[in-house]
Amino acid sequence: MEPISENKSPAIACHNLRTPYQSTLKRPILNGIDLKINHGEFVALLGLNGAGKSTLLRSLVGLVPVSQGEIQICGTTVQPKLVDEVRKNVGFLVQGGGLVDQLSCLDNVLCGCLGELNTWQSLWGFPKRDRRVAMQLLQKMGLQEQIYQKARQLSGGQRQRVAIARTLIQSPHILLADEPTTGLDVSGINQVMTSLQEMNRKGLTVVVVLHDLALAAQYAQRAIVLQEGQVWYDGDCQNMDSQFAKLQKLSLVPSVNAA
Ligand SMILES: Nc1ncnc2c1ncn2[C@@H]1O[C@H](COP(=O)(O)OP(=O)(O)OP(=O)(O)O)[C@@H](O)[C@H]1O
Repeated sequence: MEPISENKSPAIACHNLRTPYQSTLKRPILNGIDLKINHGEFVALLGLNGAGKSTLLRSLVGLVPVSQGEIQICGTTVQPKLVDEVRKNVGFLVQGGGLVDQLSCLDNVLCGCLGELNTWQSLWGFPKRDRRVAMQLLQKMGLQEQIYQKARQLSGGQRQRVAIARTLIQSPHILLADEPTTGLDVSGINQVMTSLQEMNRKGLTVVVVLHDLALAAQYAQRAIVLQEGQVWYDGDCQNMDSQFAKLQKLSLVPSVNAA
């Protein structure tokens, strides 16, 4: 993989991105998204319920069909035959983390490289190198005491940090995190956001869906706000309360842009 410093392309670039027409919404879910995110940025993806945040993240890794426009990840266009290459650059933290409760933290993290195993490795287990990397990641996440503990025994914040470690085991350049703080208490939220911040300081590009505006202002350098499948605001995270007050008023007015 090309080192980030030598990669001149943005981490993420979308041009006029549209998903297929959705009859229930009377428009495409994503309705003409243009955005560029550079390597090393920490971006909060915000918006009211149903704005299209999760759909956008999923489209970036080829999980949602696109009817128009283009997505590039580290310079590679997202298309079916290149999707595996694209996914090597991207770690995707899904809502809820998606851990297997019966497995240990270590095995859950190792699940992040299941797709990379050859037949021989599938028969004989994960290579020692992968186990070592998984342990190091858990240590970085402050979970050295929990390495062999079953996932079901963890707190919410600990679970999310295991899920982050699992997404990082393939050394992605970009981490997409969909509402990683939902359902966590203050301590769990801080643990998760601080872990993301530390990884970002080491060069990881982070795009995180949040509903908490104060949290976005505290951790992110940039906010992208979606509304009805379009980028409604793209800028710094200051004064997001007043931006959202405007957005809420707007959302009470029937859309004239429905297409
Ligand atoms: N597979 C699907 N089929 C039909 N409609 C869908 C599908 N996935 C999402 N939608 C609709 O698309 C819109 C955007 O959904 P999405 O989950 O991307 O929004 P969101 O901004 O992440 O919302 P939330 O903040 O509630 O998680 C919603 O109206 C949703 O009902």
